[in-house]
Amino acid sequence: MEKIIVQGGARLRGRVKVHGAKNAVLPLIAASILASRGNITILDVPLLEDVKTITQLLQSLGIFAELSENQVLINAEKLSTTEAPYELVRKMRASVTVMGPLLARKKHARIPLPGGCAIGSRPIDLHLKGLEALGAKFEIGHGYVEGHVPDRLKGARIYLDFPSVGATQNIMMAATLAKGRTVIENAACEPEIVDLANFLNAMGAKVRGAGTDEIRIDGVDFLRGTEYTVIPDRIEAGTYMVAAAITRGEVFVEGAISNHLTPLIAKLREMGVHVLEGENGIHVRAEGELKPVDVKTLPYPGFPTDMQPQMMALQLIAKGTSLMTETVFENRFMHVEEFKRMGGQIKIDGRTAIIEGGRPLTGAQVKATDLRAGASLILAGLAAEGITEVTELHHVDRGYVDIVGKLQALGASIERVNVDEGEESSVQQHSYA
Ligand SMILES: CC(=O)N[C@H]1[C@@H](OP(=O)(O)OP(=O)(O)OC[C@H]2O[C@@H](n3ccc(=O)[nH]c3=O)[C@H](O)[C@@H]2O)O[C@H](CO)[C@@H](O)[C@@H]1O
Ligand SMILES: C=C(OP(=O)(O)O)C(=O)O
Repeated sequence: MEKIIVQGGARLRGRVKVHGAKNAVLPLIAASILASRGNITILDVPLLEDVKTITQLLQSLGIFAELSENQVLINAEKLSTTEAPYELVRKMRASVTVMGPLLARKKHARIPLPGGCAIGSRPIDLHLKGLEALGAKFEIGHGYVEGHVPDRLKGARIYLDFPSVGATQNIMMAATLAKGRTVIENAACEPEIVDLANFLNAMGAKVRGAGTDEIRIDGVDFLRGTEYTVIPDRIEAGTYMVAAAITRGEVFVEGAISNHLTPLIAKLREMGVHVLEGENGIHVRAEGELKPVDVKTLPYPGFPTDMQPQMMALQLIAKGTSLMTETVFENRFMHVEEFKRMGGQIKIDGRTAIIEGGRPLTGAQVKATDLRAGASLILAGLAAEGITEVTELHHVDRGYVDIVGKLQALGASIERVNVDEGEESSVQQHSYA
């Protein structure tokens, strides 16, 4: 078993570069299924577990997909099947976004029901409702959802009861090859939606309005290969911004796009953190006491739910009472119990956590319950007295490339060890010395 060991106390200094966004590259790889002609090259791809999984998923469909360094090369001219394997879909919920492209391209798809995860049941009813509006028919049974298209998908006006990111992506992708115009109302507005629309248009699609709550897609007959660079990961960037603030350090987050992070920047400033937005990144500096702050997660452009656990770690060190309200997922407070093991004073009232911040955090053995919870425990460990050990690292590896190396480079006393192989941690030896 591997664990991350953190000795708290170091003030982070230096610069860290963020890479391509997990939540942008996954739909881009799924969308590649739509290209019946030519090669697709996607650049600045993060070598994350989820990226490896979705690449394997395309390979299992008979598509040529090769992940090397920070790029993926895909040729989807041939597909041998339209059924996704259970063992891959089980590992990654985002697999459901191959549904729309398969229905549009091959009029059939059979996908294992993605199931929920730590943060909620995560149903796909909005995906299916939207795809049905385009003419797909679904049957659910034996743990699978099977869709087929009797004729050709036809454009429709679709209203999403909730601005679901995944449902918006699945419907948008399917609509690119439908006959006529599709309008998605109450669409998700995330930067990852805009990135997907730009990618689809580079393949010859006609998508307009991405980034607003109304997206119009005029269907075309085929899509072709292209070369495309993914947008930087705003959640990875935000995680390192909080790392700088929680250690009272000074860090330049290279590649971060500040207008993708407006609510986080506003909240950090409200706490007294200095944030400088530059052309090539964001400079974060914190010193002295931080002020408590109330945060509510919302669909974009609101405060991102994927930054909720990391922000809660920062609220824990701000003297006074802070509130964190999670409105997007129904069960995204699993990290609270782990924070309590570190001395965090937190009470949960429905969808709101009441954080009594400012008491010293103490290092403890804690476990990641989802990928952002794992990151937040590492952040708390950076500010805690003593040693924190974080396990269940497969969660962290889904969303962060070399988080230990990047934090070490900023001066953190942190290591990743494999206890099964009896690896020793110099962090612990150093701290006990
Ligand atoms: C791979 C990826 O991009 N993941 C992101 C994506 O997840 P994902 O696309 O799964 O998130 P959604 O925006 O769809 O989910 C938001 C809420 O809508 C609900 N819902 C969703 C679909 C549906 O058919 N029915 C339904 O009820 C979900 O249960 C959840 O409560 O957006 C989330 C919200 O920004 C982020 O936290 C995830 O990091
Ligand atoms: C919830 C997240 O991702 P996923 O939807 O892949 O679980 C996340 O990136 O925080």
